[in-house]
Amino acid sequence: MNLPEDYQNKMQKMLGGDEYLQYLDSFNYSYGQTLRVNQLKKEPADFIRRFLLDGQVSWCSTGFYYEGEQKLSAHPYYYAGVYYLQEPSAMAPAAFLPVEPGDKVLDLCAAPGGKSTALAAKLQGEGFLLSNDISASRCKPLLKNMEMAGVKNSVITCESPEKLAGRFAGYFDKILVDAPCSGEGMFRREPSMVKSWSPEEVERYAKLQREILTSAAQMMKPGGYLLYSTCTFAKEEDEQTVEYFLEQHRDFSLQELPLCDGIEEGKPEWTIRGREDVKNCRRFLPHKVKGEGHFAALFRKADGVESVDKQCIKEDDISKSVHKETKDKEKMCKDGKTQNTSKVKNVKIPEAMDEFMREIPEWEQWKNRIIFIKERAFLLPENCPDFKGLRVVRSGLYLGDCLKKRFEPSQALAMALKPEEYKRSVSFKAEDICVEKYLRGETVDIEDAGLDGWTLFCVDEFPLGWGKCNRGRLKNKYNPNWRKL
Ligand SMILES: C[S@@+](CC[C@H](N)C(=O)[O-])C[C@H]1O[C@@H](n2cnc3c(N)ncnc32)[C@H](O)[C@@H]1O
Repeated sequence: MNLPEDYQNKMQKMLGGDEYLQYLDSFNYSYGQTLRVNQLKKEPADFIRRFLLDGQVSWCSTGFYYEGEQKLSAHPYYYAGVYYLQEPSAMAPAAFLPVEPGDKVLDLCAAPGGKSTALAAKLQGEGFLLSNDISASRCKPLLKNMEMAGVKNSVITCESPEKLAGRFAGYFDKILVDAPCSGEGMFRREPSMVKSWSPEEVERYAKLQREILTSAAQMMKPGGYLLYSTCTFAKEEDEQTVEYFLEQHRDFSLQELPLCDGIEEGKPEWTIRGREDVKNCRRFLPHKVKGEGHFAALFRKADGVESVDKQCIKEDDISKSVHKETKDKEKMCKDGKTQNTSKVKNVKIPEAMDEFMREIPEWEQWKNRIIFIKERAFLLPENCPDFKGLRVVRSGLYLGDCLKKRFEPSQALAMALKPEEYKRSVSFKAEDICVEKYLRGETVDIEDAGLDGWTLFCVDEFPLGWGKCNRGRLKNKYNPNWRKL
């Protein structure tokens, strides 16, 4: 690995001679593949039995090392959103943020969604998750990952943190800032990141992180928790950004994070004023843990007078509110802006949609949270705030399209359902050729000629998407953009 000279000198000074050699040696080995089981779909215990996993990631109860030959990104379970492939240290921030079902959660720098999918799993469908990223192009994989994971209660925006702060003052119970950074901790896995490193970039990121954290603090409820993380070793972006934040925000204090299996405390000597409390932060170094480089700090905002929640709109108002949403992900502008489309129509559920949705047990409870953007129907999260004037990529769960006299259910709806939640489903074993054919977009022959109409196609009882059955043949309705090539 060709590391920049300035970087080498800096790391040598920070770590000391012996440890620096251990760090360099870490470029010669890897810990294998890792995945995080999606608890919206499966309990880890069942999953471990099915796959021979090689041990738990000690700081994340749903994370596992895996040493098998099988390529996990090609397995049908991957397409079913049963797990997310994630580097072990990157599992820590969402694991460390104490999210409870029912919380209002913000993931401010969310794309491509590694941590948002984990936060959504912790919410278990209760509460509200706002996943935001400033980059329109990166919001595309974010949307896909959230849909694959079967998340029902999230809104995705493509906004600047300052703009969100202007709208959501004191609103969120829990906030994650997984900040843009110089990426030193990823040099082993993504050597291309080495090329863009420079001392100036480290300074630039430190400044940006402080700005983002300032906006995050404005959106924090009293008594709420804010988790800050980076994948860099740079003290300017880690301990010193934490130090700056604490000096600017006296109502926030650092909380102690778990210390296990090689994770290290933050270093007071790497702050400008020798702050002892940064010991509560955690450093992940690749020569000490089975993972890449990461840094995490958990802040708590002091209890105080609860700010008035002006953002919440009454359920009755939802149908009247104007939501802006990209018509579809392809319609995002190349310059990073999202195109906003039409106004929400008054909610009158078309008969064809009602007939289809009546098969889903929760439909009656969902009915008063439906919005339409042109022909597209969405289920808003409960107590969803108003996003008027913001660039919304996705408002809740995309249910499907109301076309002339028919309803076409969406891929996202299939991913959010359990097979027992829809009256017609077929399930094949992961090894069955029908699964491969389905994922490639082909028609599939099914034995049950009695099934006619929309059918949920599943692998081992995990939905993969829709098909339309007619006399023993299942016409493929899998999202063409998701097909296995
Ligand atoms: C480390 S990545 C986030 C990874 C993500 N949390 C995950 O786990 O998949 C940092 C993200 O911050 C976004 N970003 C950069 N500048 C930003 C800003 N000013 N506000 C919000 N997000 C920003 C980048 O587009 C990038 O997606």
